[in-house]
Amino acid sequence: MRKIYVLDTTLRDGEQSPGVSLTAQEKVEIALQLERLGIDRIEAGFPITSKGEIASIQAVAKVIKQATLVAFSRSKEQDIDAAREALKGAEDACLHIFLATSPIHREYKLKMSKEKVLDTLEAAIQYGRKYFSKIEFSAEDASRTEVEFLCQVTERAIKAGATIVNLPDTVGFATPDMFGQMFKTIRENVTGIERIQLSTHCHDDLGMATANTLAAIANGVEQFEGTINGIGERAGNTAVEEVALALETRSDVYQAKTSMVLHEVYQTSRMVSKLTGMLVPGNKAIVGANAFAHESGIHQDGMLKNRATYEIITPATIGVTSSKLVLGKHSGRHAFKERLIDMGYHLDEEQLNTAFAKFKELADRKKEIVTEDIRALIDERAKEGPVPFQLDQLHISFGNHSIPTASVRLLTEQGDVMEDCAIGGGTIDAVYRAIEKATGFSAELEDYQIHSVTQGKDALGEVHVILHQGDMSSRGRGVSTDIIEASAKAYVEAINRLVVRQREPERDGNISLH
Ligand SMILES: CC(=O)SCCNC(=O)CCNC(=O)[C@H](O)C(C)(C)COP(=O)(O)OP(=O)(O)OC[C@H]1O[C@@H](n2cnc3c(N)ncnc32)[C@H](O)[C@@H]1OP(=O)(O)O
Ligand SMILES: CC(C)C(=O)C(=O)O
Repeated sequence: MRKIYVLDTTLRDGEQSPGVSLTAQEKVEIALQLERLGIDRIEAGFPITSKGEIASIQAVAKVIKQATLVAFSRSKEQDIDAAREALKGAEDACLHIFLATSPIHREYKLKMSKEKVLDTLEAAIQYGRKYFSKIEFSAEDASRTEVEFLCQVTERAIKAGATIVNLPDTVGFATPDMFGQMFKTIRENVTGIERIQLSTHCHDDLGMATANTLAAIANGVEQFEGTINGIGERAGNTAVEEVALALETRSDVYQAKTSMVLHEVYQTSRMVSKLTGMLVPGNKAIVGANAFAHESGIHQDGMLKNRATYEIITPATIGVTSSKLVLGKHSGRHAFKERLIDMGYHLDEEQLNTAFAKFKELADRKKEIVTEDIRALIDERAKEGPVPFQLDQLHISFGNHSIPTASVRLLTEQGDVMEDCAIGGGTIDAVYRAIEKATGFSAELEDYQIHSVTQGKDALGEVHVILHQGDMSSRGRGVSTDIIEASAKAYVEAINRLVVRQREPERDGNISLH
């Protein structure tokens, strides 16, 4: 397997993400994690940016022992001097000089002719070589540069003393075929190419950064550059973790590998997200929250039978404990049953079918069903059976300038319909009054408690009530994604218990709480 070097530029190009600015301490923390991740070269910053940037790189230089520390620099002596200052304490240092080479950058940004570009990069590299044995030269906007000129640029950089030549796709314009071909041409036409390492650095403007990086690797580059989670200027850089895992998973195609400690990938991603404030989208490859989560019944069934049906990487590879079978609207019986067994429930086929139907009903109203939701569902199901009253329909009307009104429709054991409506001091008061009128049963509400079973706006609400009537009292519990419905269910359940006790006083006793 060919070794591919990784230059991580989270602390430089990653920090160029709009709104991101890392303190020295944060840079140190991330750099140490990058070292644990087995990154070969850590680009810690762009020293000429500010005094604070130099101090941050110096702080990183003090702690980094294994990786090569890289500092970025324009083709200017003042930038190189700032880089010298920043890297003076580094165990192993590399100066990274860049200059744009494409027609548009030459004409409008740099206002330099081709000759001037060649002379400028040569002078800068020669100046850098006085202080650094390792020099990377980047031809900014290489993918939009005339390929013959890019050959001249690369050759001049090698002659001047560069040890790595990086050809970036600065604005994410390249396509994989075109980009691969560019490296092939460079390898075949540049004198002295065997003396240096070729590198690539891609941006994700068209979502092709990883594909372009892999095309470059397939065409012989020895180093790729990227950032953790793909953060960076505009749409970001190549995500280091994506390329590393692509090489690992498709070694049959690329025959190349990084030295990255892959089980540190997830931890690194979390840290970078936390410290930069750049959230990782749920569907992000490798490190997104859904990368190892399965919600669809057919996929879950496949996973339970053989995980390779729907996973090409094991979560443990990147340091995630396990895959997740998320229960939701699209889930099927296999996954539901598996979760019940994990929770210690053993239902027969009929019970499972009833519980599954309830689960689907809930899933229509709630995005993700968690263990506590299922427990609430099963406990609810356990108390089903013929009851004196069953809540069938509930309507409420509420406005901050109107009187709360509720109407309810209940079904009796015999199938009779009992309907009524009421107003109240609040919505729940109105609902409870309507239930009392419909059932003809009135009791004193001694206690009312509500809490959320799970987290989030769509969480199940659980209501507990205690009712008193004469010397009898009873409890009721109701669960629903809607707290008014949960409240009504709890009230009806408590009334049912009172009714049953009144019918069978000798069995239930008069004053016990259930
Ligand atoms: C592809 C990349 O990611 S490039 C890196 C981008 N990152 C950053 O720019 C972040 C840090 N930058 C900064 O703090 C500032 O831009 C500094 C300190 C570098 C320069 O600031 P200023 O001196 O105020 O210049 P400003 O940023 O406005 O303009 C850039 C100048 O550098 C020149 N320049 C751009 N690239 C290079 C280069 N590789 N080599 C030499 N000169 C360059 C531009 O032509 C322009 O020169 P001009 O002033 O003669 O027109
Ligand atoms: C100059 C290189 C390294 C770069 O940051 C880019 O092209 O985006």
